[in-house]
Amino acid sequence: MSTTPVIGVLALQGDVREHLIALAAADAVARPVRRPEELAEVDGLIVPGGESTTISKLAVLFGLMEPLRARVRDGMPVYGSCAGMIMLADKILDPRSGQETIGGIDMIVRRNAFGRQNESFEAKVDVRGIEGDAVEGLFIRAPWVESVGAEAEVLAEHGGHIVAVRQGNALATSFHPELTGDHRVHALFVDMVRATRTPAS
Ligand SMILES: NC(=O)CC[C@H](N)C(=O)O
Repeated sequence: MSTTPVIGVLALQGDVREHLIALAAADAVARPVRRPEELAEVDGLIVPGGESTTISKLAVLFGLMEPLRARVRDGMPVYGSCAGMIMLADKILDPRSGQETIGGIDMIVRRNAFGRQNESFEAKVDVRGIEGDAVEGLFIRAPWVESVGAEAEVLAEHGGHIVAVRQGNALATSFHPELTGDHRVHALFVDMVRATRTPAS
């Protein structure tokens, strides 16, 4: 049995390539996922940053929204950064009309929450479960989490706002660890995939 998990990156829009590189650096086999057949073949999935309204529309158009929801419901490990965090929220506070999410984490997110004057910034973020130095968090028109349900665990806060959450096999961060060269969040996710993966036949 191979011990290297195969992890997909939802490749509809956003910074797909950076996540593929970070996953490879964290010892996973990484592949882009654009079709339901490709989704069926991965052990875990990353939903990248980008524009959540576009990712939502394209997921519906490509026939991926329902298969994504089904796999997340079945416990496939999934990690969303920034727009990906929005895609994993059960509820968006301020959705654009018609904007849908995959869901999976009982949380309410606010899009573009850190505000115009602070559209993009870096901050050190202590993430529960990641040893050593704080993670260098790169926030780009980032959401924050307004509130979480009882099942969701808050992993990090910045400026009094929740910026990283885990619920079961679903992980989400407001920031982009794929853009900083620090692969510890990806390593954490790869460990989650390793822990839940059923051996390939
Ligand atoms: N960097 C990002 O992913 C930005 C997210 C974007 N503001 C959205 O609403 O989807």
